[in-house]
Amino acid sequence: MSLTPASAREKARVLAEALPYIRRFHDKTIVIKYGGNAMTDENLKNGFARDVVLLKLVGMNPVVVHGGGPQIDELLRRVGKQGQFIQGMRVTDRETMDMVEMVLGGLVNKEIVNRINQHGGKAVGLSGKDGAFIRARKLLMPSRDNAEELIDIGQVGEIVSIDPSLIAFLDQGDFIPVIAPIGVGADGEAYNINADVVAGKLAEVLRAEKLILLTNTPGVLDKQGRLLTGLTPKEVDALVADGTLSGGMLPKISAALDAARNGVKSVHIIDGRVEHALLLEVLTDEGVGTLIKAR
Ligand SMILES: Nc1ncnc2c1ncn2[C@@H]1O[C@H](COP(=O)(O)OP(=O)(O)O)[C@@H](O)[C@H]1O
Ligand SMILES: CC(=O)N[C@@H](CCC(=O)OP(=O)(O)O)C(=O)O
Repeated sequence: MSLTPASAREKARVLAEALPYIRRFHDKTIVIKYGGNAMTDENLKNGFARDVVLLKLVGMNPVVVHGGGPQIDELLRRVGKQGQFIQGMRVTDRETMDMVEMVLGGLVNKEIVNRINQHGGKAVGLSGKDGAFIRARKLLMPSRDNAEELIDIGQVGEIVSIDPSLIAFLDQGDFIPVIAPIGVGADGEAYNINADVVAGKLAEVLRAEKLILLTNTPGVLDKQGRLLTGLTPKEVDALVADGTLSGGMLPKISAALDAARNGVKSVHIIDGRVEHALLLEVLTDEGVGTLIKAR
């Protein structure tokens, strides 16, 4: 296929525009949360894998944390169970936990690993049980109506600690870590952790330059459905209080805010259904999605 002079110039311009970003982010850690809702068609999944490989090849350290909520729901449906969420967290009984581990640690994790490898990367899949690098304990969730009341939602975990050494070790060997959001308790029991929470905490612990949360909306939307391009903690509080933010956006926004407050330099919620959303965010002047500010 031959390029017209104008489209050749446009391609060259885009490549040249990437140079300052490649320099700025060289050797920097970029944590990418790949939401289950952004894993839609083959084209997008391959595009994501290619983008991650490209970031690695130009000298950055991408670390992928994936979700898989819709994929877990699908398996639950097949066995006649119905997924239930409270404040964006899955109610996880023992049987559901087994399925969460099968889907996240098995199917979804290995599919992403395989795709990255097919595109020339060296991906390694992990869950928090590997090297016991994500330690967790049972989450008791404060009720939204009465903060004194704690809700038991089963095997859902909160993070106690993350050991960054395993990830650092993989980075140094030019591997791309791909992490399933499962934590391990003091007695070796598995905990289901929201993937946004794992990505946020990991970005903090790794002192990441960027945290990018890829989801299935253009970013955070206001009540009229318009994109909010930047949000301060105060603005987030107001959006939670008036009900503009709900469901899966609640753990996402709180993980994003925590990361921004705890030193992650830029935190973005972007649309993973847009082809090459990741490259647009990291390597171009294009503003995409919602930037979450520390103050
Ligand atoms: N104000 C809002 N702006 C955008 N999305 C919102 C908002 N409030 C709730 N949501 C919901 O949050 C969802 C994203 O969270 P989630 O389903 O957990 O996605 P992911 O699998 O990518 O983590 C959106 O699809 C949307 O339904
Ligand atoms: C406790 C909890 O809710 N865990 C999530 C983990 C997967 C996840 O976060 O997937 P997405 O990013 O695709 O939503 C769940 O069971 O669905």
